[in-house]
Order: sequence, then structure tokens, then C-alpha cells
Amino acid sequence: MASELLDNTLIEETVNFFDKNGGAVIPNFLSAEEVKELRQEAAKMLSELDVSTHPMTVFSTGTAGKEHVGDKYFLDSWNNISYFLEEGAVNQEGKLVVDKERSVNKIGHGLHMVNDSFKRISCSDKIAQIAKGLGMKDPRVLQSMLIFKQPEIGGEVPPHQDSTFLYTDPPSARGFWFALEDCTLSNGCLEYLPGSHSVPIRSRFVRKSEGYGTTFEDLPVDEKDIPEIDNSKYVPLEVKAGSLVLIHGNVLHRSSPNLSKDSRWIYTFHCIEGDYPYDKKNWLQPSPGLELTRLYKN
Ligand SMILES: O=C(O)CCC(=O)C(=O)O
Ligand SMILES: [Fe+2]
Repeated sequence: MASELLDNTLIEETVNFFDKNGGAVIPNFLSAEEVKELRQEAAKMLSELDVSTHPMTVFSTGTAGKEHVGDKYFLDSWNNISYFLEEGAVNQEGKLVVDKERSVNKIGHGLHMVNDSFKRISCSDKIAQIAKGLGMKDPRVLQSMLIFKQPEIGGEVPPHQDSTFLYTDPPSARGFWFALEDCTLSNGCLEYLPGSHSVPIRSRFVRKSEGYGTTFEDLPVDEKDIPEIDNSKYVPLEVKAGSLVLIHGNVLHRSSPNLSKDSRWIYTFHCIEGDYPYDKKNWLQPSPGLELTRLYKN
């Protein structure tokens, strides 16, 4: 169960691997019961999607859905359960062309705040142990998401570095990604480029100063600090349900579309270092007076 602590040797080996590669896998991190509970909660959320009030915008970090990313629904999602739909699930008239349970690309971004099961897993002693092992001093959970990768229409996640979206200066984002189903190349498993956590963050996703728009802003980076990126070196992480994948905020990662008949449900949340001032340009702005969820403070 999540309350039991991890073996110190496992933490040490995981952290060593992570420091070298920018990613690491801990198989069987969640028990079968925990996976079942999180899946049940996820299924309940899908059943609670109210199609009549949803803005019917799709989620995409690719070009096609860009115009929707900055909308109010997205920016207001930081502390609640909001639904972002697969591109292939909505037609030109904004109507669903598949069952609503199969239409959702992701749910975010406050599951760790409003759902007890996701809160318990995210703020567990085991996660705190890992965050401490990774050297975090005051980790704050910034956002959490369920990504569903629906059968046949599950969208790709283009290559990215999380610190582009979850920016601090210096960058400090760390991702905790949980497989809630077996993930394979055919259902669009996570892939990462080992060692690419040495690649600096070259742009950041910001909220426009007016209205509800977002855009990318370049960051000053010395060209000579950018190592060569060899896209043929991506490593697929084919992992079983219950596995935890740790993702460095600078490491390049991606996943392919799911063209198979199997879904690929995962839960992921990201922490930043609370020691650094929270940046006012970030897309995710906690409402005044509300703090980001703290895991611990050293
Ligand atoms: O699950 C995926 O395919 C991508 C997840 C991701 O980018 C993340 O957790 O940072
Ligand atoms: Fe990511």
C-alpha cells in the first residue's frame, strides 16, 4: 500500500539512474488495489462529464488544436476537474461523434486537490521519499492530469520539456507518471530521450497579459549550450500498470497516437520547487490567497 515506505536501496538506485538519464521507472509502485481504485475514480469522472455544458473544445499541444489551448476553460482548470476532448471525438458542429466515455483526451488539472484517491497517491509518504531523494527542498504539486489515450483516436503527445509549461527560474519541474494500464508501443507508451535533461529550456508557455490567451515566449539561451538532439535515440517505456515513471523537467519526452483497440490510461502530476518565486507569467495561476499543495518542507 502507498503508506509503506520504499526501500532505501531502491531510492538510491532510482535517483542515480534518474540523475544520469533524466528519467527512471519504478515497477509495481502502486498495488493492484490502488490501480483499481484510481481507475474506478477515473471512470466515475468520465461518467460525470456533462456534455450539455461543456465548451466542446479539444485538447492538443499540436498545431491543430492550438486555438483552443488558451481558452478560459483551460486556464480556469488549475484547481478542478476539467475535461479536454480528443480531436477525433468532436465534429465540425462541436458535437461528439463517439460515446462521451471515449471522447476524453485528458482530465485536469486539480485532481490532487479535489479527489481523495488522487490526493492520497500524490501526497503519499512514498512520493515524499522520492522527491527528497531527488533533492527537492519544498516540492509543490502544480498540476495533475489523467491522460486516457482513447482506443483508435488517442492523440500523440509531441516532444516537449515539462519546464516549458511549468516554469521556474531556475527550472525545477519533476514529473510523477503512473501507468493505470499496461503501456506498449502500440497503445502509445511514453518515450524519452535519455540524457536530454542537459538541454536548456528555450521557450516557455505563458499566459497573455490580457484576456485568456496563451503563447510561447523565447528564453535567452546560448546556442553553444544546446547539445545535439538525436531523435532516433528515444527509448520507449513499455511498462505494466502500477509502474511509476519519474520525468526530469528538462528531459525530452513524447508519445505516439494510439491506433490500437486498447486504451492507455495514465495519471501524472508535476511538482516545482517552492523555494523559487512562482512566476506570474505561467499559464497556471493559483487564485489569490490559495497555496500550491506542499509535499513537505525541508
Ligand atoms: O502520457 C503521456 O503520453 C505524456 C505525459 C507527459 O508529458 C507528462 O506527464 O509530462
Ligand atoms: Fe510532459
